Amino acid sequence: MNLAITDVRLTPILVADPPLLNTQGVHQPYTPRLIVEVVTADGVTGVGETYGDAKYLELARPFAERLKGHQVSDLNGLFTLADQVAVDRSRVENAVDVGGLRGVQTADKLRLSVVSAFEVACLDALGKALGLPVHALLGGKVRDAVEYSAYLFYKWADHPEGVPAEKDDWGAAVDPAGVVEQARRFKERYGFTSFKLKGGVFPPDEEVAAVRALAEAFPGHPLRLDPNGAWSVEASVKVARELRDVLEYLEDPALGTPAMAEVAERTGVPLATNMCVTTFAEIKEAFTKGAVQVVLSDHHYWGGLRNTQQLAAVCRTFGVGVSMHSNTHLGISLAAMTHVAATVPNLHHACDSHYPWQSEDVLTERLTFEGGKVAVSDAPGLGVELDRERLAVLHRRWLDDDGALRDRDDAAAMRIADPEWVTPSMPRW
Ligand SMILES: O=C([O-])C(=O)C[C@H](O)[C@@H](O)C(=O)[O-]
Ligand SMILES: [Mg+2]
Repeated sequence: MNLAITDVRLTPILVADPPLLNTQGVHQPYTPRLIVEVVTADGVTGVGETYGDAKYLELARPFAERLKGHQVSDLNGLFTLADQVAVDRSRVENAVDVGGLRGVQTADKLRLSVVSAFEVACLDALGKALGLPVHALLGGKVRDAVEYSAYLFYKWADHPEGVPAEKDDWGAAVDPAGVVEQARRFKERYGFTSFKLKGGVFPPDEEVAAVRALAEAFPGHPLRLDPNGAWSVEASVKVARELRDVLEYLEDPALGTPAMAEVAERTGVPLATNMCVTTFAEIKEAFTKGAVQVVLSDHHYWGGLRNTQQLAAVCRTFGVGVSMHSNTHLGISLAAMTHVAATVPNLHHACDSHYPWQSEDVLTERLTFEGGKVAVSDAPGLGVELDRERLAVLHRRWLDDDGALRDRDDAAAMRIADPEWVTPSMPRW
């Protein structure tokens, strides 16, 4: 068996995204992703996916060049190689990721976000070569299916008039009734039993009313609210107190570890994060101050599936919960998330996934949710197959774009509807 990498293919694509609202603005009609393929000397191909904005491509290209001859089994070596790739300082200085939605931006985090796609692709290739599923390469599954939650968004029915976009069939959701209706459809279509509402869009009172409406419509179901740090400590404390009887957890109500620690201390409501703890370096302060009770790992920016397992072990040591964050992603990443989630014993919360919002994919067969869960594949590798025609179509869209959509910019998308819109300063309320 020859596991040496002989070829690497990088395919940037643009995938359709509905007009989902968040505190920065609204999703653009198409969002960038990067599809990574590694091919071994024996002709086995492994696939991975990650964020596709220019700064990730800039790193992925020189990194891919260093991979020729690298063994797909040498996963640790990927990190050593990544350290040799220079990061353009202007990409990380004083920067926050996606206007702050994904926490700090550092050179290491940028590298990890790129390496993660290659780690997944190497695991996929290795699994196919050995006839083993990825979860087996990670030590074996402890569950046969992974539970996901419905990821509810305030949304418009359509992207602004005149903007080229794909139509979606979800309709608008801009008030409590719309949110409840969206949740019903999520439940009907996918069987989800827990619900997360992306907040930070309307004043906190309106979002409290939406969560209350969800609690009435779905009594006893776990509920979460995530304003992406848009609230002051006082606003966060007020919301936490008002919703304490129905929330499973409140996600990133306020920005930064000290503010989160104060909200946690004053309310006792569990706080989750994918913003104040997004790197290993941030763990110590946040855990010792009691700022977070659940860390939402995103295997892309934590540096892959094995780093996610390490994060889970650290969380277990400190009695902190762990679950998974998600951003616009396709089936390759959902498969990767499902494999690693299947191996984490201390995963006690349904994971986030944007996948239901993505009507397009690069797989021959979409992954499905049954009863809110994705079955853990026992097929070799990730258990997914790339649809080359679809990949080519979505790549063509990326090639044809004039650059306006190659970097995600939710504020720019909002300005099309509201020319006065500027990225709100935080805390917004
Ligand atoms: O849980 C989260 O904070 C996210 O998923 C961040 C994302 O960027 C989300 O807000 C989005 O895509 O609008
Ligand atoms: Mg979040």
